[in-house]
Amino acid sequence: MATLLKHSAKYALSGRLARLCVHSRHGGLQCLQPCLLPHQRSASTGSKILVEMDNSTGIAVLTMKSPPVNSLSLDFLTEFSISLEKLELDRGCRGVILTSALPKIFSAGLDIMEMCGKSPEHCGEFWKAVQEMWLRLYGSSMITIAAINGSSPAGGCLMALACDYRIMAENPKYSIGLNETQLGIVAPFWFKDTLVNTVGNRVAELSLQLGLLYSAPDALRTGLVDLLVPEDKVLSTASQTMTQWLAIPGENAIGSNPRVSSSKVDLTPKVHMVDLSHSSESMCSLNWIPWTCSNRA
Ligand SMILES: CCCCC/C=C\CCC/C=C/CC(=O)SCCNC(=O)CCNC(=O)[C@H](O)C(C)(C)COP(=O)(O)OP(=O)(O)OC[C@H]1O[C@@H](n2cnc3c(N)ncnc32)[C@H](O)[C@@H]1OP(=O)(O)O
Repeated sequence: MATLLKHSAKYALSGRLARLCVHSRHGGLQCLQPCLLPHQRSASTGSKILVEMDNSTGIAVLTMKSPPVNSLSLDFLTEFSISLEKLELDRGCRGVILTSALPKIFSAGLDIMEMCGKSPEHCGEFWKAVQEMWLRLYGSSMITIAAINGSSPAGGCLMALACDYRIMAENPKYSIGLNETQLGIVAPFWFKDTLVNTVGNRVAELSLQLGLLYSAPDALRTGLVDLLVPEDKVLSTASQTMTQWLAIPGENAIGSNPRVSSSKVDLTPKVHMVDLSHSSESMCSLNWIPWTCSNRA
């Protein structure tokens, strides 16, 4: 199913991202600087995202590095989606670890400045970029692990929830959750569904109604994260966990391709991007058919 999402997202995205690379004033691909590192490693960095790829393991580390709080601005989201798309297209990449370069913060969620005082056109573009980020991450055919090394409210929590597995620093000062209600805004239903898939109906219901932010230990208790480790072990544990996940036979078990074989799956898009640029009412209308999302990894 992740595959279906991946392909529908890919077809929706590729053209748009390609156009952004050519026309956008938001940075885009031209700011990604590839360079070669020893031991089959390569890295590319934009202004907000660093991608380090280990070609010997097929594991990439995608590090968010946008001070002060890795807020999800349009620029950030565009660079994020482009980085992930490049990894998706790289047949050698099988797993992505998402983490932060900033002390104490994974991501503060949507950039508040993008949501006030902007034109309807800008709001539409921004909201599409939020959807694209989610589609690309949740729908990835790669294994995705969030190495949560700081607080992660709202959209930051959504990013973590969109990954296959969540490892958090066991620092009780760090918090994570979909706290939108506390901000007077309603979490879109696809935020909600992503939370329900992870923690179940009742915990999700309480979390959303009260806008709860969980401390790291409480996040583990509720199942919002899968594992707590000492702060300095978050990344190494994520790498070890990734290695375990990658040892599981994939959809290629009887094929030759290390990633999905497109001839064996139904590529009919089950998720549709909607044009939100002219309608504030449809801000939350990502058409998600839940039964298509039940077979991740
Ligand atoms: C286009 C229109 C779409 C409309 C759609 C409407 C509704 C549907 C969408 C609903 C979904 C929403 C999801 C979201 O993600 S909303 C954003 C929610 N985010 C938060 O509530 C986080 C708020 N921030 C914090 O809790 C803390 O800042 C922190 C991340 C825990 C870090 O704390 P601390 O280390 O103490 O740092 P500061 O608080 O001092 O912040 C430093 C610096 O960063 C700025 N900042 C913080 N968060 C954001 C942010 N989300 N966007 C932009 N900027 C942020 C903060 O203002 C400080 O800046 P200054 O140093 O300049 O003061």
